[in-house]
Amino acid sequence: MSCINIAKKAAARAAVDRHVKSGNIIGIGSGSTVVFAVERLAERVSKEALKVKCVPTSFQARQLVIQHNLPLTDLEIHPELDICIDGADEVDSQMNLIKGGGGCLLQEKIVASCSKKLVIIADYTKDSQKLGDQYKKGIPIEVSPIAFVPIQNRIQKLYGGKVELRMAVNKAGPVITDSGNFILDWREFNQDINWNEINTELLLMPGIVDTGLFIQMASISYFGLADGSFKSRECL
Ligand SMILES: O=C(CO)[C@H](O)[C@H](O)COP(=O)(O)O
Repeated sequence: MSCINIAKKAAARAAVDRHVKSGNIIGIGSGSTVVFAVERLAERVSKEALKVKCVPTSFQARQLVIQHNLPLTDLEIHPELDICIDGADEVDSQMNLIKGGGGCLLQEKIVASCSKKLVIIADYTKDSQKLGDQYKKGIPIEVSPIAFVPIQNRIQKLYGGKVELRMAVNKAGPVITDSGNFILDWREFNQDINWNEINTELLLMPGIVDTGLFIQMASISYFGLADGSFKSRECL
């Protein structure tokens, strides 16, 4: 296993072992690190006869839950969750996050906002001082397809940087999210941005459905290290 995967697995196992209890309704995030969390959850459910129900945050998460024979539910049946376990593209010293590298930011943010606790699992490369220090692919912004050009122009004019439409691999055209929207990736922005203010301003622009900025939402982050150990950071 690569160092990165060893780290992802360590973070995922720590989160599942420390935070999941029988009876929990659990939000299942998206991405490659979450795969290790679902594997560990399935292991605990089978060994300890834990009773849990899972709310997926994406098509990928739903498939993972089904493949591991974990009980599936949704926000209609369980609008309040005990915990959500999810990955991140970057976590800053204040526990603000960039998410949406996998394009699932909207459903991830909805499920996280319904959870008493958002537990982040990530490898050591995601740990940063300031948002934008580590993750060079930019801030993902989910937009209504008809609005992508006006939004691109507006963000570049107001805040600078480059805003690009995320294109699909192996398909001629843009990435379409699980909710039928497009993703813009905003890069090369000024690093001294007040992310809370910018996020609020972006969310007021008609056409922006949500942003990959998760400001003060996470309760604790686990960062897996290359030797299989982990460190954690809690929200103060
Ligand atoms: O936000 C996400 C998907 O929208 C993922 O959680 C994020 O991209 C991290 O992914 P990975 O665990 O593969 O590094």
